[in-house]
Amino acid sequence: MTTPITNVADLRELAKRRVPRAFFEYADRGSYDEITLKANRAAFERIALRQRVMCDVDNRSLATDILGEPVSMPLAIAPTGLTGLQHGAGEILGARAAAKAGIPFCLSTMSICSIEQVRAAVDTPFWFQVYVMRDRGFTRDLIQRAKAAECSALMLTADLTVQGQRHREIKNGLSVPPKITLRNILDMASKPRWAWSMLRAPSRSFGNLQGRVENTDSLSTLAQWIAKQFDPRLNWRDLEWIRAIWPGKLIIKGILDPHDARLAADHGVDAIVVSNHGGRQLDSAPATIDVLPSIVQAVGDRTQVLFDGGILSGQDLFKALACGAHAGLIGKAFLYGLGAMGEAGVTQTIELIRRELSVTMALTGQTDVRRITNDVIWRA
Ligand SMILES: Cc1cc2nc3c(=O)[nH]c(=O)nc-3n(C[C@H](O)[C@H](O)[C@H](O)COP(=O)(O)O)c2cc1C
Ligand SMILES: CCCCC(=O)C(=O)O
Repeated sequence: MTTPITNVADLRELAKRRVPRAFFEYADRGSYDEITLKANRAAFERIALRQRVMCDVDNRSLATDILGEPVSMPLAIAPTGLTGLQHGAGEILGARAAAKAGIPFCLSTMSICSIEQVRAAVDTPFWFQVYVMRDRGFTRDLIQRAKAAECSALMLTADLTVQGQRHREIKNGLSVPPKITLRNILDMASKPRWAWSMLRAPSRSFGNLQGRVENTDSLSTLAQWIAKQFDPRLNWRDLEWIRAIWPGKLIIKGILDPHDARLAADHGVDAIVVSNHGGRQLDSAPATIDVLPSIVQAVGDRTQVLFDGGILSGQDLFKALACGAHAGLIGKAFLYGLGAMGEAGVTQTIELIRRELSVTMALTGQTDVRRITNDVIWRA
């Protein structure tokens, strides 16, 4: 009998066995000394919760709304690049699992399956995350493609104009387009489930970037490619340009400072994502959960405050809600589920977090996810 999967850590272990090392480590690791990656987790672990008893918690409601749309719980799937290399068709499987669970899915600019492929395979609208490229015409096209695919929100990522170095990416030879070397072909050949999923996938290279990555003469590391393509001049004035192309819901992701949060609210964005990119960008940036309360205080209810960074359980999500987040996003937890078992693994991640959130609510005397306040945090 196999040991049952009881938490996201188990899915991570399974993914580690099933996904080729270069791709697993791309998902799993952080930038430089990984101080921020570790801080995201350590900060959650420092928060203690108040146990309450005798308060009739039989009926608990996890349902809420994000950007005005009903969701079954305050959770969304974060945009992650190269998702379709953790498991063939990863973006489609992720979007499907999210739709079935009643939560939003965000597709990355750097996805393997294209906007159109995900749109054709999934009925429920998804969000699209955009990176602003030096080539503004191409950026405009991306946004227009998202509009044509009826994406329900556009998420502008602000914290990766220049890439923070991830040592494992370089050591593993991760490249654009993905390159087959003798070492990784042996690794891939020893991962039969993964290889089978890739054979059947609709796309094996960056689906949104046709014409920009095919030329193998210009094969480069991810960081080199980003340095050539992403626009480091990105600034607040660009928001007006984006607004003119995209009239729908607009989210800005990568806010980590109350001052920037206020500016985002001043610019009328519908939501911000408090994020340090999962510890993959500025190393020594604070843990997101540590800065969340000051950001919530800075913007009040002028914009919806979403949160990511280190969420691996329903307890973590509960703590984020207690610190003032409207909802949380998962990057790595999603990818671990996907790498472990494809769509079923993503569903398992979501359902684990749902059950953990529900039990945590019960044990802290909470019955409505929309009414969780910082009162649930233990203060000695
Ligand atoms: C493998 C991987 C790829 C990512 N790619 C993107 C991306 O393409 N665009 C983006 O805005 N954020 C990207 N992120 C950041 C996530 O959206 C999110 O901010 C982060 O993963 C949250 O932290 P967590 O992984 O601890 O949940 C990526 C994260 C990971 C782990
Ligand atoms: C391929 C680089 C962009 C994807 C990304 O945002 C990340 O790896 O964190």
